[in-house]
Amino acid sequence: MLPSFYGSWRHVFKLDPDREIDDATLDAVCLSGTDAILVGGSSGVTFDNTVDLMSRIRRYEVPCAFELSDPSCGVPGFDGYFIPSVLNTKRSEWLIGHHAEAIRDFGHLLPWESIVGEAYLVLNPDSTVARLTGADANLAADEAIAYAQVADRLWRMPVLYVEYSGAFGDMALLKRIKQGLKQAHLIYGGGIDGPDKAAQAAESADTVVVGNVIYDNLDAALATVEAVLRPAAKEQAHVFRTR
Ligand SMILES: CC(C)=CCC/C(C)=C/CC/C(C)=C/CC/C(C)=C/CC/C(C)=C/CC/C(C)=C/CC/C(C)=C/COP(=O)(O)OP(=O)(O)O
Ligand SMILES: O=P(O)(O)OC[C@@H](O)CO
Ligand SMILES: [Mg+2]
Repeated sequence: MLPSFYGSWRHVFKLDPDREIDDATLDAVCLSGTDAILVGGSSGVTFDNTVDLMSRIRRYEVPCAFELSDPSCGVPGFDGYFIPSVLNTKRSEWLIGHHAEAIRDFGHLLPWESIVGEAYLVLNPDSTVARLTGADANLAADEAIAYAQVADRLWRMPVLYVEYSGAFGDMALLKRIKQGLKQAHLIYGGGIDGPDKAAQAAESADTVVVGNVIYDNLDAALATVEAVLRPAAKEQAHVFRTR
């Protein structure tokens, strides 16, 4: 199998083209040591605001991928593209319908080598993405695990994204989902508001995504990088403090 552009990413910041970010904040995020910037949002993403944000991020060396939520926003120039399909939606257009239409209309133009399908398991019923896609987010643990295994074992999707956008998720469930995967790369996002939650998510997820806290508390957001990438450093600091 070819190496993926995202396989080594442990920590990622997600920036929303629909939200303002000043130059100083963007500078801190892009120079934070994170593995990558993921551009995406579930509403208000346009071709123009995506180009704007991408060209600002491109001043830095950090890898930058785009998570598409609207087929009309196919902006070239990213290192990679994630295409979400919502596993637990009741509306099939968010699982496969929009995708088939987009591929019918311009599949011949797409840079397939840098496009990755992403199975989305939406677990916060109050999130924008749950409302937008009509996701049945109130799942029992065994149902959530079964959805994950359909994506991983049956469909062999390369990426499973456990999405709690806006709320910190059930880490015991995340661990059980991880244990039940055969091959998919596990991404976790939702409600990480500082280093402790980031470290907890990183115990099970291959990649931890930090989003909204960037806009609410930049210092807390920046502290998540170290917590995920260098958890040993935190433990050592604790040992020194307790000596
Ligand atoms: C020429 C060129 C380079 C083109 C590249 C473009 C490309 C790769 C096209 C591929 C064609 C294709 C197959 C397109 C698929 C069509 C598509 C976009 C389908 C819909 C995807 C989908 C299920 C969207 C639903 C929303 C969703 C899952 C969004 C993901 C991001 C997300 C959840 C962000 C969090 O949202 P946020 O707004 O931050 O939430 P909060 O309010 O809670 O914070
Ligand atoms: O914004 P937060 O709650 O950190 O969630 C991150 C990401 O999973 C959103 O798609
Ligand atoms: Mg958001």
